[in-house]
Parts: sequence; C-alpha cells; structure tokens
Amino acid sequence: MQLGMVGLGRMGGNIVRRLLRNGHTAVVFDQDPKAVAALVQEGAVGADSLEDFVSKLEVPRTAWVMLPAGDPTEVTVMKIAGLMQPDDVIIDGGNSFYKDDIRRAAALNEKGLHYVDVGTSGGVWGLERGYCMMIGGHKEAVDRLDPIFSTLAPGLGEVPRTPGRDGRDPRAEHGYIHAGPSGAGHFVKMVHNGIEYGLMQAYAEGFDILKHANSTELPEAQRFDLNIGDVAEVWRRGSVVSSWLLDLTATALAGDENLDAFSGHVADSGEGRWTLNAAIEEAVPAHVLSAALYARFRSRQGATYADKLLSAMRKGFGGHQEPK
Ligand SMILES: O=C(O)[C@H](O)[C@@H](O)[C@H](O)[C@H](O)COP(=O)(O)O
Repeated sequence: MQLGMVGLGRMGGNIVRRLLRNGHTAVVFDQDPKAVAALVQEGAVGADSLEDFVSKLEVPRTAWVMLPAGDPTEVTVMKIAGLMQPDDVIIDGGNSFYKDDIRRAAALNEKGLHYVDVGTSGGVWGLERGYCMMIGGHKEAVDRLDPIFSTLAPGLGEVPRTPGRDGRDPRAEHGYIHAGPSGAGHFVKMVHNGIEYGLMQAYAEGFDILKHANSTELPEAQRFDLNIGDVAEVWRRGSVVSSWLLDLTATALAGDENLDAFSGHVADSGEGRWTLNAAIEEAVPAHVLSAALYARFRSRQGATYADKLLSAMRKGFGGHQEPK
C-alpha cells in the first residue's frame, strides 16, 4: 500500500523505512531536503513541497503527518486538507492533544476527509521492534489502513499470548488497537505517557536510595556500597519489577554508573500534564503520576522559593538555621 509521510525525523523517517522494507511504497516530504534525499535513496518517492507531495499520492490518498504537536502539526494538517479530495485520509501520528484531534477531525469531516489519530510508541527502537499504535477515527478509514498498521506493529513476536483472549480483536496482541472515535487514540497514548512518567520516577527514586546506601548519615554498620549496575541487571532476570524501562536503566548504568553525561534537567512535552488534566476532569485520583510530573518540574530548579519558605518557617518555630 502507498503511504505519504510528512516529517522525516527520528519517528517519521523510520516508519517509512519499516514500510519500504516490507513491500509498501511511500511519498515523502520534509522541510529538510537532505532528509527527503536520504529516503529517496532507500526507495521512496520524494516531494519538494506539500503541493507536490499531495499530487504524487494515489487516490484515495493517505498522508501521515509526523511532526511536533501543536502549531507544526496543526498548520500542516490543515494545509494538506486544503489540497485533498473527499475520502482521502490524514493521519496524525505525533503526540497531539486529543482535544485538538476532535476539533480537527470535525473540520476535516465537513470536507468529506477522514482524520485518524495514531498514538505511536516505540521511539527510536520502532524500526526494528515495531511500533505500538493506539488509533482513533472512523472504522472505515482505520480498516482501510490496516495493511500499514499491521506492518508497522511489532506483531506477536516472543511475547507470550495472554490466556483468555481467544476470540477477542486480534489486533491488540499484534500491537495496535482501534481505541474508538477521533481523539481516542491520542487519549490512550496520553495516559500511556503519564504512566511512563510514573514508572520512570519509581525506578529513579529507587536507584537513588540504593546509590546513597553508603551515606555517612548512616551508622557505619548499616552502610552498603552497592553496585547499582548489578542490581539493575539482576532485577531484569525474573524479578517482579523487570521491564523495558529497567532494561534501558541497566544499559545506562553499565555505561556510566555516575551518569556524568546528564545534567539532571528533565524536560516534558505535554502528555504528563494533559494526563493530569484528564484525571482532574474525571475526578480520578492520580497521586503517583502527579508526583512524577512535579519531580520533572523540580529537576529544572535549584533551591526553590518554596524551599526557602520551608527554611524560614523551621527557623521561625524551632530556631533551625539552614546554611546558605
Ligand atoms: O512511547 C514513546 O515512544 C514515548 O513516550 C515517546 O512518545 C516520546 O519519547 C515521549 O513523548 C517523550 O515524552 P516527554 O518528553 O514528555 O518525556
């Protein structure tokens, strides 16, 4: 099947590669002509503008937009929509806010176009391992795109089948779901990323405690000089907390246990905040996910104003002096 791809960064470029390697064809466009040229070398058809891109797509057209969420995606989706014909499909595969999907889908549906939101997980490993996809949109469009999704997905692989799933939608165990109408795909991906923050924070805090087990604050007999790289490694083997995030942790610690290459400043691109907004709108308690998001904010500050205020209060009621 032919797919058009706009945005040939780490995700878009590798999605096209995985499709080309598995017998599909692709038309590609990026602001950077070098990114286009690289994929043309690998068998894609290149385009030098969005107009050229749309003109090279087979009817009914399928254009996947893989750009940063917000303005870049909004502007590109709307521009492509203006160039397309009824029954064509635009896929937003980035990490868009689900309410933007709902709005965009309604605007595109008025023109007879389909809008499909695809939450895509797998990062730079997706080319080889496949991408986990959470899809929202009209059944007709999602079903039409099945050859693309089934190729991009990891497939059954070596993951043992879940007992009791016989007779259920087989797409889930192949690594993709049609979650519901427009926005549902990115809604599920948003919560996935909220959980990602919480899991990452849990590992980070646990390893911090292990790393400081030799603290001079502790009685000497209770100090442990632990090899935390080995702890990460052993937990990968049969422990309850084994996971891919732990695998990545073990790899990082095997490279440099002190993590000197990192400043400790941790960014966030929106999904964790949106997950908490959803929790508030649903009145669902989300203690861990909130704490994980705030830990990221905290990582970007030294001593905060709040910390100084805590010191001021301790000094006030107890005469405790904190060194400046
Ligand atoms: O599932 C994934 O493959 C990742 O979650 C991916 O989507 C991306 O790496 C995150 O968006 C980073 O999110 P933060 O910048 O918010 O950590």
